[in-house]
Amino acid sequence: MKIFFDENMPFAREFFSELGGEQHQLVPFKGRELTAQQLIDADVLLVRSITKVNEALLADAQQLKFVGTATIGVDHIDQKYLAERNIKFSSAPGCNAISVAEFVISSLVVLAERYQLSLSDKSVGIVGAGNTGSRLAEKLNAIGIHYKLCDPLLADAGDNREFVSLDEALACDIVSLHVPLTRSGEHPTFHLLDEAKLHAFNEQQILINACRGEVIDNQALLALKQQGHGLTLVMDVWEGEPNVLTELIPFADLASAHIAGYSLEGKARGTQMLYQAVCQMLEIEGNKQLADFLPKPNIGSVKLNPDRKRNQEFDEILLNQLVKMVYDVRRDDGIFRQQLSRFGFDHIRKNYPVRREFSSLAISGENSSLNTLVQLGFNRLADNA
Ligand SMILES: NC(=O)C1=CN([C@@H]2O[C@H](COP(=O)(O)OP(=O)(O)OC[C@H]3O[C@@H](n4cnc5c(N)ncnc54)[C@H](O)[C@@H]3O)[C@@H](O)[C@H]2O)C=CC1
Ligand SMILES: O=C(O)C(=O)[C@H](O)COP(=O)(O)O
Repeated sequence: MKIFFDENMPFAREFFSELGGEQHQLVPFKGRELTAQQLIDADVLLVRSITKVNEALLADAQQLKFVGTATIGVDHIDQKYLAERNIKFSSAPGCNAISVAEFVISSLVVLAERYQLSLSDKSVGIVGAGNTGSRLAEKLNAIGIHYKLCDPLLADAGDNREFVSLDEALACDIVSLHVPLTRSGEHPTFHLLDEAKLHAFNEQQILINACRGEVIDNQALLALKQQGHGLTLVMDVWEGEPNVLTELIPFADLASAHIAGYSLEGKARGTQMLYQAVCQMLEIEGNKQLADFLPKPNIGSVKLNPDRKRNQEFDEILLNQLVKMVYDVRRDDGIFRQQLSRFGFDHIRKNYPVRREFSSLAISGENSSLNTLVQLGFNRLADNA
């Protein structure tokens, strides 16, 4: 088989070079440069979000049996066309949900420190309560931050969690967007935050977009900020990537190059999920595990000292220290501001430094915050380790 894979897909060679005892030809490609001509003899195509998979790309790929995207979002795939051609399709739902949730937690920790906010008295409106929204809700719950969920589709489908209207979610102190990009249906998300919705934000609110740039009307957001509105912005995704509205960047408190989902674990899980899907298509057993390939983190474990006061409230300073030890979002903000004009959006993403998830750090010690930190996602160091 000839397997084409995006060069920005970690562990693709480890997972795909040998399947069911057979060697396969692996062809890496650059996500934005793939042509229909290259795919003439492709059997399997594995993409990331920057490759538009449609009739124009696949018309000549007559032996193509499988298309996979190692991403959560599927707005770059013409699934109807794939179904018409009887080409199997698989995405990687949930692969980087923890990574996105940890991006949001790191952003909140950094903003709390920068503006001397106490997170425990803030409310978070989570718009979109699927994989990423739910992981974020779990983490907020762990550290005692109140949240409200807005997801009319899940509410209609009978999900028994409590849901609020979009306006109620948008009225929370912090608003975090976790919807797919959709342009049709009953609840389209293209420009969900349009000029009117943006004007309804007050000066103290924080708005986080780590889903798709087009969910916010970026021109309207720029106009609002140019009028001097104090809304605090965390922008990981931008309308029209890779060509972002650069005038908006100085108005963002934290700005990054669509990397919220780029933990090593998150990206690698995407590859692993496609490996499982290809094995299923070939009716062979997929027994390679991610744990076989993931490297050890730089810092493996930390021992917490006993806290001075017993039964105190959850320690926000300790949270700040541990979260930033594993992932400090200011690193990505710095890279974005320094490198965007020199190297471009895609270069930053392609050369993303290794980032690990909270679970890569094992913690121990007689500290009253230990259980909360474990619920947040840190690993508990086994007693005999
Ligand atoms: N910045 C990044 O690196 C990443 C961005 N994403 C983006 O985040 C999106 C969400 O990811 P997941 O949570 O994993 O997807 P998901 O499909 O598990 O959940 C999305 C949820 O949004 C809900 N939804 C759809 N339209 C809505 C609307 N108008 N209002 C409120 N809720 C609505 C859906 O019912 C669904 O429950 C992805 O589609 C992708 O575009 C995902 C991963 C990484
Ligand atoms: O999974 C998604 O959806 C995302 O937004 C990914 O983080 C996109 O990463 P790339 O496929 O653009 O590398």
